[in-house]
Amino acid sequence: MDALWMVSPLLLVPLLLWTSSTFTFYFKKFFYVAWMMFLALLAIPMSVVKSGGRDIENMRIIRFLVRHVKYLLGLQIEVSGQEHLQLQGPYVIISNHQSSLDVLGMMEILPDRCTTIAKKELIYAGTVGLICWLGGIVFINRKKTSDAKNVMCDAAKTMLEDQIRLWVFPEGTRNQQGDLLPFKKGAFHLAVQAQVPIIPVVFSSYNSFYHRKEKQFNSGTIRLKILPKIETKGMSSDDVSSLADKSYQVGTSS
Ligand SMILES: CCCCCCCCCCCCCC(=O)SCCNC(=O)CCNC(=O)[C@H](O)C(C)(C)COP(=O)(O)OP(=O)(O)OC[C@H]1O[C@@H](n2cnc3c(N)ncnc32)[C@H](O)[C@@H]1OP(=O)(O)O
Ligand SMILES: CCCCCCCC/C=C\CCCCCCCC(=O)OC[C@@H](O)COP(=O)(O)O
Repeated sequence: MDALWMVSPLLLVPLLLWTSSTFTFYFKKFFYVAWMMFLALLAIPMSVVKSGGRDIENMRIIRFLVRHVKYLLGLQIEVSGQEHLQLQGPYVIISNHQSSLDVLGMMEILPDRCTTIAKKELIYAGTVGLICWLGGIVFINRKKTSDAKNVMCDAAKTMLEDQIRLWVFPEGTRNQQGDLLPFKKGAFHLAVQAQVPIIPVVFSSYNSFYHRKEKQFNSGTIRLKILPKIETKGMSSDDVSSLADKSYQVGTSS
């Protein structure tokens, strides 16, 4: 009996841990990374069997495997403006970039034959890096701007040759302040060089459920707003700055 009295408070420890929001914060973050690594591990052989190597069609496998992850983190995703993605042929999607959780919203609406531009360091992220490569993700070296620009110029040609859509985060880095950082120009050069429309997508702020400083990761809703296309037909490199400014205005007012 005495032993039972000793043990029962100990049993409370895991219970307290479960209810502690700090524990939940770290647990969800760890779980997210571990689960994505595991999903990537599943996606690698599936992609190799389906396509034999690096192929944009592998994004379908990634999209399929990632779509349930929101439920495991207690998140809901609400999408508006889905009709704006119903365009034939290639286009450039631009969106704000808050954290690695953006991948969940991205996979919720990712059109067929669409991949993304990412910093080259991501290729070293274990199984996730390998599946990004297999999914045709275009890697750029942000420290060597001229290399990055060349890679993006090549991507403009590939978009047309292979009928590919590209998702670019024009802020070029993550930003959780709920506003938009100044846009870099790569996404707009890309769209103008390929003469394809830009479709802006706005992710709602994660501040309603996620606070890094306060160590809070609660349940919540991510709202994705897909906006009408911005045409680039007939534009040249001289128009890129005004196109970037216009897209920035559209993003901040939505
Ligand atoms: C199951 C497991 C699932 C796994 C999950 C899978 C999903 C993974 C999701 C991963 C998500 C990962 C997400 C991520 O990793 S986000 C990070 C990586 N992505 C980006 O950085 C994209 C956006 N970056 C850019 O656009 C930058 O502009 C680059 C990098 C290109 C240069 O940046 P820079 O810092 O230098 O600044 P600048 O833009 O002011 O440009 C400077 C000058 O160059 C001119 N210029 C620029 N570009 C071009 C061009 N193309 N042709 C001709 N000229 C060009 C430009 O006009 C300007 O000149 P001027 O106008 O002042 O005279
Ligand atoms: C053995 C290596 C272990 C590495 C572990 C890290 C693996 C990450 C695993 C799962 C996360 C899920 C999807 C990853 C996609 C995240 C892409 C991302 O958000 O990259 C940051 C980049 O946009 C901007 O970077 P900076 O804010 O400029 O810096």
